Amino acid sequence: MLNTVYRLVAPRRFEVAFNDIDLNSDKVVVRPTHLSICHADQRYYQGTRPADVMAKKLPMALIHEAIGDVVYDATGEFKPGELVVMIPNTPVEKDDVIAENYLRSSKFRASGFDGFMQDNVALDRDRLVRLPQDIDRTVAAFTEIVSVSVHALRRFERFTHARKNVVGIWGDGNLGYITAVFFHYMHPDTKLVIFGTNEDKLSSFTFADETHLVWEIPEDLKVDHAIECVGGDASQKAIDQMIDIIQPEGTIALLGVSEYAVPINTRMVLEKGLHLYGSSRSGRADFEKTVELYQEYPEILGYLSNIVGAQVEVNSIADMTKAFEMDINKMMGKTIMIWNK
Ligand SMILES: NC(=O)C1=CN([C@@H]2O[C@H](COP(=O)(O)OP(=O)(O)OC[C@H]3O[C@@H](n4cnc5c(N)ncnc54)[C@H](OP(=O)(O)O)[C@@H]3O)[C@@H](O)[C@H]2O)C=CC1
Ligand SMILES: O=C(CO)[C@H](O)[C@H](O)COP(=O)(O)O
Ligand SMILES: [Zn+2]
Repeated sequence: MLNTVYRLVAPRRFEVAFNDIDLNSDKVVVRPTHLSICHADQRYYQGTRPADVMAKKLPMALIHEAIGDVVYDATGEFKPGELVVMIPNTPVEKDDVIAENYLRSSKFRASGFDGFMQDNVALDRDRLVRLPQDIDRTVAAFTEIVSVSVHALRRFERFTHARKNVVGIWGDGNLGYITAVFFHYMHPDTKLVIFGTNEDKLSSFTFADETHLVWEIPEDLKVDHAIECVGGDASQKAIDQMIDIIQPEGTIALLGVSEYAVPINTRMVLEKGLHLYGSSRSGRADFEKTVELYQEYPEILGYLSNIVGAQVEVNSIADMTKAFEMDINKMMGKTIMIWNK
């Protein structure tokens, strides 16, 4: 089947390309309906990654946060019209120790191979998880970043000691908000403190026990564990502050993406015996757990709807550009492309 792919060929320039989808293969064909823009997409769209990386990655369809309707499955396992979330991580091998999203051989959509900005996407069947037909699609569109938070919190369970009286999350943006919502449900008895830089954004964390502007933190406030959801140039200050505030033997989860190495106060990491661990992307099990939590706590979808930002009807390349440009200038929230392609 002839298929249209919308690839970024240079910063701020999308072009149409075509590929062929083999309907006799074992893959499932999905028509994307709702796509959500991530910081990672913007780094390519704006060309802010190093020139050699840009040259290696482009041309490439962007977007790794998307849902869609099944169009065709030769085996009949998936029925046309079923709503699914598409998993961008695509492993080529299995490992008993290393999770699929950490295997160096795994591919990741919109980071080395075509993302979901296509008329149709052909995926291996284990790269789909069914969603309830009545789910709010503008929220379900960013289930991938939600699965990243769920993945990080599952690692939090594995790597932290028993004392979880106070946990701090740094970052009052999308990832911080999503991680905080799920933390609140997964650890209702832990005091949850949010650290950010914007009063309005912090005010949306209504379920947190405390929120603080990072320049107004009470002297005596300590946390047992910390989760960093900042990234970029700002992450150094955030990590520094976490190391200062955390109790000895605490864990620090690093989720923010920084293009360049971030200096860390290793002397204090040693003195306090801290455990730092990275958490990136997610795998099938995290998506399944996310959909399970959506159904166990439906009110979570209500909280997540607070970060639905602009919804852009996309019927042309000009609309795609408009969505990305609006996303750059957004105050907060996730920009959703309603994909009418
Ligand atoms: N690990 C993974 O798999 C994933 C990682 N990410 C990464 O996570 C990072 C955050 O993503 P996202 O939430 O979408 O981005 P946002 O910009 O929405 O959130 C970052 C927030 O951190 C705030 N901030 C800045 N400095 C500090 C500070 N010192 N302490 C606390 N908060 C601070 C920013 O405020 P202000 O805007 O005022 O600067 C902003 O509100 C990005 O680097 C992104 O690439 C995203 C998805 C998945
Ligand atoms: O956003 C993310 C996952 O949701 C990751 O940060 C993103 O995939 C990193 O990719 P790249 O190395 O291409 O920046
Ligand atoms: Zn992302």
